[in-house]
Amino acid sequence: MTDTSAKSATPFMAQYLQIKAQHPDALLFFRMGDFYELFFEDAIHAADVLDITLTHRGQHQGEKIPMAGVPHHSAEPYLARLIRAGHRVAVCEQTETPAEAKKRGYKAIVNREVVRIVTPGTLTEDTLLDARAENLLAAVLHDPASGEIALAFADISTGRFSVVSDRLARLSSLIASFQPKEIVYLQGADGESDILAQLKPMSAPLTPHVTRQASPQGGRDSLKGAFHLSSVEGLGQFTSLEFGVMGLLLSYIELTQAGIPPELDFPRRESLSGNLIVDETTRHALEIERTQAGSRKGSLLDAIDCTRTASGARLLNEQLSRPLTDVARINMRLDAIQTLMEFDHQRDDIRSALSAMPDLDRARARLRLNRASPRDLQAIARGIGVSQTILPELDDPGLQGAALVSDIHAAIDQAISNGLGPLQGHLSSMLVDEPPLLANDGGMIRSGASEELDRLRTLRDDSKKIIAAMEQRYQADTGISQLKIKFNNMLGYYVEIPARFVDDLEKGEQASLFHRRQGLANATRYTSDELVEIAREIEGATSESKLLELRLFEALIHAVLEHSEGLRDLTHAISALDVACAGAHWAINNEACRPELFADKRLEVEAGRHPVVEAALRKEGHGFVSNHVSLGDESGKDPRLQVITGPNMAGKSTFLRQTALLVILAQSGWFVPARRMSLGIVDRVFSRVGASDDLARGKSTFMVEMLETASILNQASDRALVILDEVGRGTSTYDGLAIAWSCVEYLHDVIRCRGLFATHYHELTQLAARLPFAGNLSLKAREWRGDLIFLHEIQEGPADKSYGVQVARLAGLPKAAVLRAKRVLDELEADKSDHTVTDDMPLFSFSEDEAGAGPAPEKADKPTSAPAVDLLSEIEPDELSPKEALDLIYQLKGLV
Ligand SMILES: Nc1ncnc2c1ncn2[C@@H]1O[C@H](COP(=O)(O)OP(=O)(O)OP(=O)(O)O)[C@@H](O)[C@H]1O
Repeated sequence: MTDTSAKSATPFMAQYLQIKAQHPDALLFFRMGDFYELFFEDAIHAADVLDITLTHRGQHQGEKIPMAGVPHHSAEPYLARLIRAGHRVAVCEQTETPAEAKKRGYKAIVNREVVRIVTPGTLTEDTLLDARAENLLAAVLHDPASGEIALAFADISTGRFSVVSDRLARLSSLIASFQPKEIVYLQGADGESDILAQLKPMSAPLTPHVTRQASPQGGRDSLKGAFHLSSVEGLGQFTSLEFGVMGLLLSYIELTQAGIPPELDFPRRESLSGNLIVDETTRHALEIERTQAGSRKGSLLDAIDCTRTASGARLLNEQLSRPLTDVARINMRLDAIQTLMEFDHQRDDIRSALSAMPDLDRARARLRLNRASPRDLQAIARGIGVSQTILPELDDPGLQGAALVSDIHAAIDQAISNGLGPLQGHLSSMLVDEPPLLANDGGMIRSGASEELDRLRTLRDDSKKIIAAMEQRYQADTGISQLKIKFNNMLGYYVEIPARFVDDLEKGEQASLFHRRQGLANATRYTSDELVEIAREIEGATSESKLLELRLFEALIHAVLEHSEGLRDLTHAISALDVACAGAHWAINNEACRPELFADKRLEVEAGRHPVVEAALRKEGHGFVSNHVSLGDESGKDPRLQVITGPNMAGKSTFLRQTALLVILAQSGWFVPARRMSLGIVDRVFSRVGASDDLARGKSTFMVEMLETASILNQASDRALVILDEVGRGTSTYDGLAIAWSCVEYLHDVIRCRGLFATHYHELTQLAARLPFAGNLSLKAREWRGDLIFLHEIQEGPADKSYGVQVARLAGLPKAAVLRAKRVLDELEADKSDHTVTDDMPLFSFSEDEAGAGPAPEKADKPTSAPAVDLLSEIEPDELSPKEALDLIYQLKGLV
C-alpha cells in the first residue's frame, strides 16, 4: 500500500488526499481540465479494469505517483465498466474556474468537491442503465427483539419508492424477488450479523452505511425533508422499523447525490403476503430473469417479453419476479389478456402506437433530478400524444368488459383530462421538432413561442443586415457615400470616414451624432450613441437568447413537474396495457392456453412445453415434444410426488424446469405453453437443479447442494412445489443414494407438498411401491442399431436402464474407453445383484415421533440378472478388434 498521508504533500496533492480520505471505499475521479484523473491505488485498479495506460505524475514522499485518466466528455462508458466490475466512483469536479482561483492568490489551487458518488443502485444516466429492468436500491433494517425486518426500495431513475415488512427468515427470498442492484444496511446495528448471514450469498453488492436517520424519528424527519412536508401523517401508516429503514435509504441516497435530496414518489407500502415466493437459488436454477451465465438472453423473461415500451418491460419483469397467490388478481390479468386476444385490430393498433412511446418514467426522473435534456421534455410531450391516440382504441365496450382494461382506460382518460392534454399542447407549441441534446447549446425553443426570444434571435442573426442598413442611412444623412461601419476587437463597432471628409462631417448637421474615437493618417473613426446601443444589443443577444431559452426551459420543466403524479399514473396505465397486449400477442403466437386456478393442490398440465427450450429448438428447425404431468392433491388420484428416471440427455431437467416455469407463468397472470393447465395455487417454488461450486465462498459442490437442499426441507410448506434434480450426486454413491432416498421420504411424509425428483439412482424407483402418494415417471429412449434415440416423451413407470455408457459413446468417448466402461458396469451390476443397496435401508423409516405419520419403507424385491447374457447382448461383434474379443472371452468366463 502506498503511504498516502497528506504530510509533506504539494498543495495540489494535499487537496487530492484530503478529498480521497473522505471517500476511501470509492475510486476518486478527480477533475483536472478536460480529464478525470485517478491516482495511487485507484489509478492501478482503474487501469486494470478499463485497460487504459497507467502513467505517473510527480512524486509523493519520494515515490512516483501512479496516475490514469479518462476524458471528461466520454467518461460514461468508463464509469459503466467500473460499476459493472463492482467499484463505486466518487466524481470530484472543479467548482471554480482557474481564473477565479487566481483572484484568490497567484498560487491558489482550483476548488474541487465531490458532486456525486456513482454506485450500482443510484444510477440515472440512460447509458448506464438497462432500459428494460428496474434499477432498485434496497435498504434493510432489523429489530432483533421482535425478529422483524423492514425493507425500503427506491429506483431513483424512475422515482419508485416502496416499503415492505416481514420476518428475518424470509429476508433473502424477499430481496431476491425485487432483484436490487445494491443493498444498504446499517453498519454496527444490533443483529447486523443475522442480516449479513442472509445477505452475503446474494449477488447484489452490500454497502454498509452509518447514519442517525435510521431511527423512527430520523426516518420521519428525512421524509419531511425529502417531500417538503410539515407532517408525515398523510403518507399513510408505517411502523417504527419502516420509518427507520426509509431514513436509512434516504440518507444513503443523499450521500451519493452529494446532499441533493432524492426526488422520489411518495412511499408505497407493499405486502408480499399475496406473492408466490421464489428464492435466489431457484431463480438462478430456473433462469427466470437471467441465465445462469448472467445474460438476459436465453432467460424465461427474454423468451416471453414482447412488450413495446421500456416501462412495460420493467413491469413484466416485476410481475414475473413476484408472481401472485391471489386467484382473483391473477384472473384479472388473465381476463385482460384473453379479451385483448379477441380484438386483433385494436391490439395491433395499440402495439404499433406503443412502439413510439418514450420512457416517460426515466425522463420524468431526470427532470426532477435536474439532469434533464430538452429531449426529455419532448419525450413527455410525445408520450402524452401517443396515449391520446391509444385512448379511442380502448372505447369498445367488449374490451372494457375486462376489469383491468377498463381500469387502464379510466386511468389514461383521467390523466389526460386532468391537465396532461393541455401540457402536451403547451410543450409542443414551445419546443422545436428536434431539440438539441444539451439545454446549454440553445435552439430548443420554437420560433414564435416567445416574442422577446424572437427579437433577440433576430438581433443575433440579422446583425449584419442591421449594421448595413444603418450604414446606408448614415451615408444618406451625411451625404458621405464613403462612410463605412466596421468592427475590430479593440473598438468594437465604429464609423470610419476617409480623412478628406472629416470636415464635412464635423461641420455638418449631423456632427452632434458622432463622437471621435481614433484618428489615423488617412481616416478617422467615430462612434454614435445609436451604434453603441445596437452593438451592445448584438453582442448581448447571443448570450441573452441563450439565457432566455434556459429560463423558458426551466419554466417548462416546472410545468411538467406540476403534473408529476398525473404522469406517473399515465405511465402505470400504459405499462399495464403494454404488458396485457404483449401477453395476448405472445399467447396467440405460442399457442398458449389460459391456466385454470383452484384452491386445492392439483397440478395438471396437458401437452406442456418449455418456452425457452422450445424457442431455441425452433430456431434450429427442430420440434419440441410436449409432455403431460399430473400431481394430485389429498384425494390420492395422482401421486403428488413423482420420481423421474431416464437416460442422460432424455429431457429430465427440461421436464422438471418446464413444470416449475409453467406454475410461475400461470401465477404471474400469463398464458402457459400447454394445451390445458389446472393449478391449485402454489405458495413457493423451490428448485435445486444441477450442482455448482461456490469455491469463492469456500464451499464445495456437495456442501452447496446440501445447504440448498436443507433450506428447501426446512422451509417448504405443503403448498410448495419442489423440483429436485439429482440431489446427492456430489458425493459417494451410497451416501448420495441415502441422502436422495431420505429427501424423497421427507418431502412425502413430512412436508407433503407437490414435487418432482429426477435421479439416476434407480433404487429410488422402489419408493413408489412403498410411499402411498409417490409415483414413477420416466423419459422414453430407444436403442436402434446400437444407437440411442431420445424420444423426450414422458411415460408412467420407471426407466428400464440408464444408458449412461451409450450416451458417453454418443459424446465421442474413445471406443476403447467405452468398451472398458461397459465391462466395468457389468461387473458392478453383477456385484449389486448379489446385494441390493436398498435392502439395508430401515434407517429411512421415519418414526412417528421423528417425522409425523410416515409409513415405514418395506423391503424391495431383489432384481434378477444374468450378467454374462447381459454383457453378450451389449456386444457389437463388428466393432471389436481381435484383442478386444479375446479380452471379452476372458471376461465372460469370469462371469459364469
Ligand atoms: N421435450 C423435449 N422435446 C425436444 N427436445 C428436448 C425435450 N426435452 C429435452 N430436449 C433436448 O434434450 C436435451 C437434454 O435435455 P435435459 O438436459 O433435460 O436431459 P436430462 O435427462 O436432464 O440429462 P442429464 O441426466 O444428463 O442431466 C435438451 O437440451 C434439449 O435439447
